[in-house]
Amino acid sequence: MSKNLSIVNKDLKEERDKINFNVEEFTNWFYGGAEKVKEKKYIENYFLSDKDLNLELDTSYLSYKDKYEEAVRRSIVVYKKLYKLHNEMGGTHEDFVKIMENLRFTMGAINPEGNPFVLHFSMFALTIMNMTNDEQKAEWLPRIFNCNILGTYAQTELGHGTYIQRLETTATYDPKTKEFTLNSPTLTSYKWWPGNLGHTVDHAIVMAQLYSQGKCHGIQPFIVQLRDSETHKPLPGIDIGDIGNKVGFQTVNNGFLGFKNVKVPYKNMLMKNSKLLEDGTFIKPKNAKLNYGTMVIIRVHMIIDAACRIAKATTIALRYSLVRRQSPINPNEIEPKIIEHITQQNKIFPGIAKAVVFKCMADYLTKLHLSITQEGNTGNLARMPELHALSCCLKAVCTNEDAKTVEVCRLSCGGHGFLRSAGLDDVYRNSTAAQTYEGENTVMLLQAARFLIKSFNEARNGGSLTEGVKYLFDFIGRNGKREIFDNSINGILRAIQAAAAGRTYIAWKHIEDDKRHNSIEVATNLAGVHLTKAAELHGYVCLLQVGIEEIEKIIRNVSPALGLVFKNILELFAVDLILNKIGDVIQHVDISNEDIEKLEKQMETLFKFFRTSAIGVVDGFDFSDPIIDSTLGSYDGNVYENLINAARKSPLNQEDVNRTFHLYIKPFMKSNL
Ligand SMILES: CCCCCCCCCCCCCCCCCCCC(=O)SCCNC(=O)CCNC(=O)[C@H](O)C(C)(C)COP(=O)(O)OP(=O)(O)OC[C@H]1O[C@@H](n2cnc3c(N)ncnc32)[C@H](O)[C@@H]1OP(=O)(O)O
Ligand SMILES: Cc1cc2nc3c(=O)[nH]c(=O)nc-3n(C[C@H](O)[C@H](O)[C@H](O)COP(=O)(O)OP(=O)(O)OC[C@H]3O[C@@H](n4cnc5c(N)ncnc54)[C@H](O)[C@@H]3O)c2cc1C
Repeated sequence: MSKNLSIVNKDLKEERDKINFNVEEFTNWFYGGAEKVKEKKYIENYFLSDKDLNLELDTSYLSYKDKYEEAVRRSIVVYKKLYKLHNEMGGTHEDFVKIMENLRFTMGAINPEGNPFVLHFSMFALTIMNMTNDEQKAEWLPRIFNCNILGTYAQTELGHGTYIQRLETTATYDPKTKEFTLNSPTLTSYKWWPGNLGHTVDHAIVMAQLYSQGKCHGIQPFIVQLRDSETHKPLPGIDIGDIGNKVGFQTVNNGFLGFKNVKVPYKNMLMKNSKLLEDGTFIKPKNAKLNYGTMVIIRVHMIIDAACRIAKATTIALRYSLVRRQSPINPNEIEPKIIEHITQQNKIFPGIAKAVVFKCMADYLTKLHLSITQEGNTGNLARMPELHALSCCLKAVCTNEDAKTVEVCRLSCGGHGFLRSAGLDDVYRNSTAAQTYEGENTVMLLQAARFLIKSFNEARNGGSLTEGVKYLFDFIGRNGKREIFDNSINGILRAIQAAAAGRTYIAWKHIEDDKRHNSIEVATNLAGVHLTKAAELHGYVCLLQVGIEEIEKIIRNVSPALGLVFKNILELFAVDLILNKIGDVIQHVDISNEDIEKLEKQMETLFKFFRTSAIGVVDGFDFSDPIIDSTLGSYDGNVYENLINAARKSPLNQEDVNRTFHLYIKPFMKSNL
């Protein structure tokens, strides 16, 4: 790919010349301030400029095994540098987190098919940080931070990923030896999926059913050593390996794991929440779901990941659409940039708006998570269900939108979008993986719906509601009357709220009706489709509500020119949303055909305004060329040169005649059949 930034494609240059706001100001907002942007650029360059990484090698052409080995090699180059940089920066925990957060995105360019150590630096470390008592922290954290041990989070089994209460791995405590014995009693109890487990790590947090004093006390986390520290051979009783080729994540080294009478010392059960006394007495935690805490943290983190994948995909799609010319709109005119086709704008512009609104949501949710965690640390767990419902809901809505948007971006690049060098396939594979991991999205929506139905019952009984679901009161207050539509941002919000509340009511009524003949559980299952729709609509309510609040604040703090761009983005998001959800809206809102036509016209006007800002916004996402890693989306826009250069690197093009010609093709052609 061309790296010469000075020779920018003239069509792209022309677009940039027309930008009427300060792109840097947008970048500063996106990354949380000028200082953070500086830091990001420094860290990115610090790692990506390292020749030892050998980023020239296109790993997509390697075999499965070679890809894994190269990913391990590159990761070690990175982690060695990480510790060097960490020392240079001062060596505090905050410095470490700062580097890790920036590395998350840089790592995508280094190991495009996934990081074979990601679980060590995320779920493994976070679980030990958050679920251990003080002695355990002192014992394990230094070893984890120094990478003397490497770990993963082993929860999912062959038979169960969603319904974790039914995990089958057992940990049976013997007070005489002060040990647990871990067993995988069935094939379906084998751990299956944990990232980095196959051949990379030597430790794991293992979620297992705790048996003590003859009773089962539910799933609890244990730190278990899996491989010998010197030889890396599996320890006695451990059956471990890689689960094989997947749709994506090829270098994450997802693994399987079985236990046969594996002994684990007493001190290795994580004891911050549940406790087991040495005599085997079990002490329940304040809330049994505290052991699910790491999943909640990661779901919160996944919102910014979704925003960034959309930002990357739309950057590629838009830059390409500004240099690709095809199909005259007026027969006698020159072929326009394909972005001039309004359908192309419809494919890309709403995606850009989603990246911005998801970023607002990620910031909001991160703050909420922090404040609810702080409350939790003082023993107040009252808001845990709210955080759980919200993080499940948004994890599902944002990753579903993410996968859809990335695919639309690929389609918007026509044939070239199907090339690996376009850079959209790994983004898509990561998006679609995120729809499943950390809680399958339908299941996540159903969790959020439980909260909605509870809140609906609370509202009907005149109880109190958390801020985010107060709109249910408005629905109940209307007493069956429809919300009257008004075409303003807040009018759109009220319409989506009415649709969400209306769908919640339909689901609630469905359950109430079915309850007469069925158990509540069966009735809830039968209402499942309505419940997921209600939760999805609730997710959009949250996104729009937070989008409005955050963007109003942003507009007060940025230059008027950038403020107008944010206003445009918010309206784009809102109008696109209501038009896409019009079926749900019509059911519960008094909205006329004229109103809908007005919204459609409004969308066209919004496109017109956004047409000049769009390139500034995607440039403002500030993905450098090595991070964007796309023939279609590089900053210089020299798409055709990039494409031919990438094609020439195909292993098949390294010789004029492939040996299969002499081996098979020629004899076949000469055989006269
Ligand atoms: C060194 C430090 C550096 C820091 C840097 C940080 C960087 C972060 C990087 C992030 C990068 C991310 C990359 C990571 C890659 C990850 C790879 C993927 C990993 C995985 O997939 S791990 C496995 C994930 N598995 C799941 O998500 C399983 C899904 N299932 C569930 O969560 C539960 O089973 C489910 C569905 C919630 C049901 O649980 P169950 O116990 O059966 O519950 P019930 O149905 O009986 O009851 C529901 C009831 O419980 C409440 N509830 C449930 N969960 C919670 C919770 N977490 N908190 C609070 N309350 C909860 C729920 O509200 C219901 O309440 P009711 O009142 O309605 O009864
Ligand atoms: C790329 C990737 C990485 C992963 N990394 C890890 C890891 O590091 N550690 C780890 O422990 N796990 C990991 N997992 C496992 C992951 O968390 C689970 O696959 C996920 O939680 C879904 O569970 P499942 O596979 O059991 O799906 P299932 O629950 O079997 O889902 C199958 C279908 O059943 C439906 N379904 C299931 N239950 C319900 C319900 N209650 N109501 C309605 N429908 C339902 C689902 O909606 C879905 O359509 C990873 C998975 C992937 C794909």
